[in-house]
Amino acid sequence: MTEAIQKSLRESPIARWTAMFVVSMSMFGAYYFNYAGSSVKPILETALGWTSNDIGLYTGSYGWFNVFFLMLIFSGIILDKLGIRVTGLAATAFMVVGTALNYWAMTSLSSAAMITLPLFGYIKTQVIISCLGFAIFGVGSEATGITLSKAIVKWFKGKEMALAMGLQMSIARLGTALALAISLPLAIKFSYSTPILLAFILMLIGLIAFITYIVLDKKLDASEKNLVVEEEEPFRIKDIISIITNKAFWYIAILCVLFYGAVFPFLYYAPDFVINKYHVSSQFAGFIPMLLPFGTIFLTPLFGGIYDKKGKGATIMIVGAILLLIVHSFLAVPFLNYWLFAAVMVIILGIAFSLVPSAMWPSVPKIIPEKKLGTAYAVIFYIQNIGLVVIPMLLGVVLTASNPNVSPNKALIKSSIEQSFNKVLATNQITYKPSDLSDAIDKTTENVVDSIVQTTFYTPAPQNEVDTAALANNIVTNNLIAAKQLSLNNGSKNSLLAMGNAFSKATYPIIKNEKLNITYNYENDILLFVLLGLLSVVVGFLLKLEDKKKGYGLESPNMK
Ligand SMILES: C[C@H](NC(=O)[C@@H](N)CCCCN)C(=O)O
Repeated sequence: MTEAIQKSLRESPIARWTAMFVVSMSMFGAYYFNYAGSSVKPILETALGWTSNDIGLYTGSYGWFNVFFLMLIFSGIILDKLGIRVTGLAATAFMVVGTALNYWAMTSLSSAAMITLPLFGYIKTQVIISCLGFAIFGVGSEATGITLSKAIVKWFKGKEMALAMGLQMSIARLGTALALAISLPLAIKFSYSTPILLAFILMLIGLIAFITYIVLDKKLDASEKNLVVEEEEPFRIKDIISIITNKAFWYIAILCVLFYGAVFPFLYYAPDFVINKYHVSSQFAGFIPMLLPFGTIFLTPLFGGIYDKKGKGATIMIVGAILLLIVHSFLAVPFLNYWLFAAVMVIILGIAFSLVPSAMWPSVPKIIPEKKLGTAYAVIFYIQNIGLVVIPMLLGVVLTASNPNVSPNKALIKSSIEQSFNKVLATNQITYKPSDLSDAIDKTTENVVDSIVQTTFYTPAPQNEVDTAALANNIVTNNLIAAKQLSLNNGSKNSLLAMGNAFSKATYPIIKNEKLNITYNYENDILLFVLLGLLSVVVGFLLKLEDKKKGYGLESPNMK
């Protein structure tokens, strides 16, 4: 037998780095699509008449199947049972199908068609089908994420594992950066659907890249056929028990949800936060949070490389958590309100957001055996996904409760919408059921109020009653035009609601021009982030203690 046949393909740096690069391509597209939709929010509002509620529902639909139907957990079990190739192929195919469905819904379905569904009530067909597409994409995206982690462990164990995971995260975050940088310009220059079409093309590239990876993976297995490798028992369902009874595993899962919960939702609120607290103009508000993903592209592999060579995985996570705590604590100080300070804090947050992931994900294989890794990563992602649903909701509740005086004047808006409806119905001599009319007015009021709240994130100015009254007047005038354009000819509930939709759609440009100010005080939300940071530090120390007790080797280098 020749030397070449006896050597595992893992021993060839070219082979393993090629495998890492190829397999990461699918995550590039996934992270692009993850952020492309929310970046084109203003275009979806004006082109399709989606309300902020519609967009919120759409963004959140990413986790529907993963969280509520436990698809993420099933993906992890399938990964451990059927292996990287089958799971990765299915996962990348799910991303293609989900993105295609999303694109089709946005381009081929009428934005006026409505449907009544249990749980959702009366909703645009286009929105619900887009959500379905995005939820299918979400299943594929999270399953691809765990498959990639397991693939990297397979190729890089005992070698540059953290560097490889760091580079894989960098490639993924380049996708985020691409979405932040080009989605909106693309949508403005071509069409609202162009960024989604690009996402579809990237998904196809990801699928082809994964098929290429399968060839490499088969070659790796063939190269190890004649080697004496430690045979592991196959994965059994009861292995889940040994994962969830492992204390160190729970510390990592809890650190993950606390830490990511203090970063991703913060990024969502950051543009409005810097406008309100640091008096940054709305034009530039997006630039400060954008510093974060860009910084992580370079730093995550750098810290991963340090972990590989020097070890100190638990310490790296603790340092990252301490930086997170420091950043949020300084952001909470009321008198530190100069924009440059906010920019520096976001850069430091970027360092924290490179430190923790660079050590967290490569630490899991030190605690959990390889055959159970798919399930282990899936449970961690699952808990993280729940946190990413719950924490923003909590932040919204805290924000509303802390700012009781800044809500738009709902009563005034409702009465102007009532006037609009009545004028249109009387002018066109339309008969209707009073309860249908009142439902349609309530729903429209909700949509308009919500779009005011969301839109003012980007258009601050002094807020007062006069502004709201001016807005209300504009709503009446413009909505009459919008309603007439609909050529209403009956008073069915659906047509009343459709008229309401036209009303809320017509309000976006008005709200944008009115420059209403709803100045939010974010202090309590930032305190919530401080709490998450503090708990992250505590959990980091508990993990380090547990590692010392059980000897997992989190503080030892990964490279033998
Ligand atoms: C590696 C890690 N990935 C995750 O946390 C995934 N659950 C995907 C999250 C996607 C967020 N929009 C990471 O990105 O650090």
